[in-house]
Amino acid sequence: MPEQPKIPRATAKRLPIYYRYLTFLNDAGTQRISSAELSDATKFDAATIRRDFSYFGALGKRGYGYDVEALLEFFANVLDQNSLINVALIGVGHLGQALLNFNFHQSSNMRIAAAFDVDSERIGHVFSGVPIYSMEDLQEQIAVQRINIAILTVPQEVAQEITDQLVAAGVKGILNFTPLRVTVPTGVRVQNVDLTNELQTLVYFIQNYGSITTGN
Ligand SMILES: NC(=O)c1ccc[n+]([C@@H]2O[C@H](COP(=O)([O-])OP(=O)(O)OC[C@H]3O[C@@H](n4cnc5c(N)ncnc54)[C@H](O)[C@@H]3O)[C@@H](O)[C@H]2O)c1
Repeated sequence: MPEQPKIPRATAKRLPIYYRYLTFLNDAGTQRISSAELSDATKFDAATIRRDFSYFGALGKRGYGYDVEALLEFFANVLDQNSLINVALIGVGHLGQALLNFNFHQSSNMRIAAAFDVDSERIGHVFSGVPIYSMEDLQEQIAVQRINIAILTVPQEVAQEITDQLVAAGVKGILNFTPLRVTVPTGVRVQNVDLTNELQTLVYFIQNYGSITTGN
């Protein structure tokens, strides 16, 4: 990983969106873009975009805009897009299977390399190209496959126990789909995903502001 400046969390969340759009522009042969055009496409306001980019130094030139290829290469390095990142998934139930089906690899440099469950009916099978291991193999597989990140799709009751096992195995980031707010030691990051929350936020904005975009 290249040396990276410290950036606000909100900026970090926008980086993959910039990256995806720049890839699209580059594939279409576009050579340069202004922050206003980027703003049109991403729905983040131009000032936000300029501020985000400024965290990484002066990437654009006044009156010229941004060089798409240079910007793309820059973000690819920042996001470490040039290396494949192996992710583990714990809990191959309804949600877990949907995520395995989704196959992140087609649209990014991440892939679910190993899935884990306690259900003997599932262990030993390959689902959407991903092998399902027993929880007893967790420690070993995470080490062998150099996995740093895990997706948690187990029942809430076992979420903390599994989190502790993941941390003990060396996992540094957890994408937590369970409703439990799990506790982790410093140095481990948890990102919670709650579709009900997202939907409620959307309903709130629609009810209070009509169709105005929230800008994320
Ligand atoms: N964040 C969201 O928006 C959202 C949406 C749907 C579900 N969820 C949550 O995701 C989780 C999974 O939901 P689901 O509908 O897929 O449930 P599910 O019951 O279909 O699947 C759970 C899976 O976890 C496995 N499991 C149980 N105990 C385990 C353990 N100790 N170690 C490893 N695997 C274990 C089960 O065998 C099963 O395959 C739940 O916590 C649910 O609340 C969140």
